[in-house]
Amino acid sequence: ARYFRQAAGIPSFDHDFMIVGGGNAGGVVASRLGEVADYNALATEAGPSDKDVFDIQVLALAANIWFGSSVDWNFTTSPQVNAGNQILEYPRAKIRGEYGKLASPNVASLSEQGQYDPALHSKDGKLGVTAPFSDHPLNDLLLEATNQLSNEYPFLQDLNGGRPIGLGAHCRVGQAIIAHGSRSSSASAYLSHASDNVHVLLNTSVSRVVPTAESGGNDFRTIELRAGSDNATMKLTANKEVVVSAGVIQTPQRLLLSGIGPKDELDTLGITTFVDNPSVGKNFSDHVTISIKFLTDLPSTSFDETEALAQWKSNHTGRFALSQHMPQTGWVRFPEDSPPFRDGATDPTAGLNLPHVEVFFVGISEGQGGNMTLSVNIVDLTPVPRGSLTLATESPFDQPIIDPALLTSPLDTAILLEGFCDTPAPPSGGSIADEEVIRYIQNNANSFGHGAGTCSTAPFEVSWGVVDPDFRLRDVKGLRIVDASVLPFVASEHLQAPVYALAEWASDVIKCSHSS
Ligand SMILES: Cc1cc2nc3c(=O)[nH]c(=O)nc-3n(C[C@H](O)[C@H](O)[C@H](O)COP(=O)(O)OP(=O)(O)OC[C@H]3O[C@@H](n4cnc5c(N)ncnc54)[C@H](O)[C@@H]3O)c2cc1C
Repeated sequence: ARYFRQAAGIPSFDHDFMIVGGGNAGGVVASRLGEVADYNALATEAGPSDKDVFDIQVLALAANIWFGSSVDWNFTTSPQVNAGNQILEYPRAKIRGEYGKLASPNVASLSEQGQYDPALHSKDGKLGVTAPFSDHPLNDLLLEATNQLSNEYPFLQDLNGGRPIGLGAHCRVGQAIIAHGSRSSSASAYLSHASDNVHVLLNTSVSRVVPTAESGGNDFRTIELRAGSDNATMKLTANKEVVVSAGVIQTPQRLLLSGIGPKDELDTLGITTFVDNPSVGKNFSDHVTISIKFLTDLPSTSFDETEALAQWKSNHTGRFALSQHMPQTGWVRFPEDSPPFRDGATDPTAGLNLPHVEVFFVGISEGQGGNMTLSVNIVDLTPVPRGSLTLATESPFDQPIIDPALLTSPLDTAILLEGFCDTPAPPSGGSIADEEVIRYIQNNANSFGHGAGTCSTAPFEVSWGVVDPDFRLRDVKGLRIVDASVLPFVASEHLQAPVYALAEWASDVIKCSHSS
């Protein structure tokens, strides 16, 4: 691909496709469309190149580029009324590529001997997937937990074997999107290898999509962006289509700013409605989590970070080639008669092979008395609530109102409580009353950063939903959406893999619809 830091540098704007956002999905779509030699594609990304941000390449430095940094949008939620009225940070990447580094189920796998098993998985994909290993005493202890608690936490050899339930308590099953010690992403694995008919315009934010002047009606192949040192407004029209891949927050925000959304909401802000679609910005679904810390009686395993960074710089190996996370995760399915379902609540999982909660070993740090502290996230993987995304103002520069509606269903609290009670590392000092745990959940619940659904796909034959199964925006011509916002609900896993899959699928659909 060819990169431009200013619109003025682009030789011509005669592009067949214009992609808004160069993140997880946008990077895939732009590079896949570029595989057709006859096409030109322009991807516009509000953030910088990942190559300009050292910390994004080093997995262990990931915390430096999250909320509060210049490559995060630094959004916050509206007060979460059922979660202690907290106003929560809602990190979103603002950079070519994306944040995530953990490969969720369905990405890759290794056999019991730590060898790649070709019978189960392909090895020809673009992304690098690695089983990061660190020789750590917790690895063996967690493996021992799968013996002692074999009902709740059977040993899970293969995260991608079709039934992700159990504890992968060894490096064999912890999979991360890492290639040769560096983060692998849609930027490094897709865009960087795209041919020169793909142009990537960095540091440039698209304000909205607008009707294409010469066509009239609901033809939305034109994007409006701010470019140049005076931030002047510029309009560019794609010959074939615009694909919006600005993510779960900005995609619905850009549609609403463009007059595509619920008319009553747009009227309130004085925005002219082009397409009255009540589903835009609704149906927001995200994993809800609580974080707990355990002080262990194991000595701290902290290491010399300066040395580790020097090693990474020299050959991309060592502790800085791993994320701060432990390589294990636990995926737990509760029995049918467990407390959350005793009063008749319907099981929210999509099938019997799916877990209700994830037990995510976030990391280890030095705690009291030089001993190791283990941080664990309990994640509700099938949240019932549906939140919303609405405009606060008509300005493209203001953040919208982000309401993931955490814990607005009692079932979510019950599932987190059950997950807490089932944790393989119970709190020391005796049991804690359920009421106390519930209070903790309600005051400390947080989003897990896996938002989806704000521009949900719906079948062709229904009148609700934002896009049809071919990713086309309803009642509009020339505009598709391809990103996490089109997932009808958040999947029971980390979201990168589903987003890569849908972006690959969408790229084929788009190519097919334009092939003669
Ligand atoms: C902190 C954090 C950690 C995560 N960790 C993991 C993980 O370990 N494993 C995992 O599987 N998933 C993880 N996820 C989830 C995963 O990263 C997201 O679900 C996924 O990246 C969503 O992809 P997307 O294409 O929808 O959006 P994004 O990847 O967010 O891409 C949207 C892009 O559009 C750009 N953009 C937005 N508005 C505009 C505009 N107006 N003009 C131009 N460009 C614009 C943004 O800057 C961004 O680059 C994590 C998410 C977060 C927030």
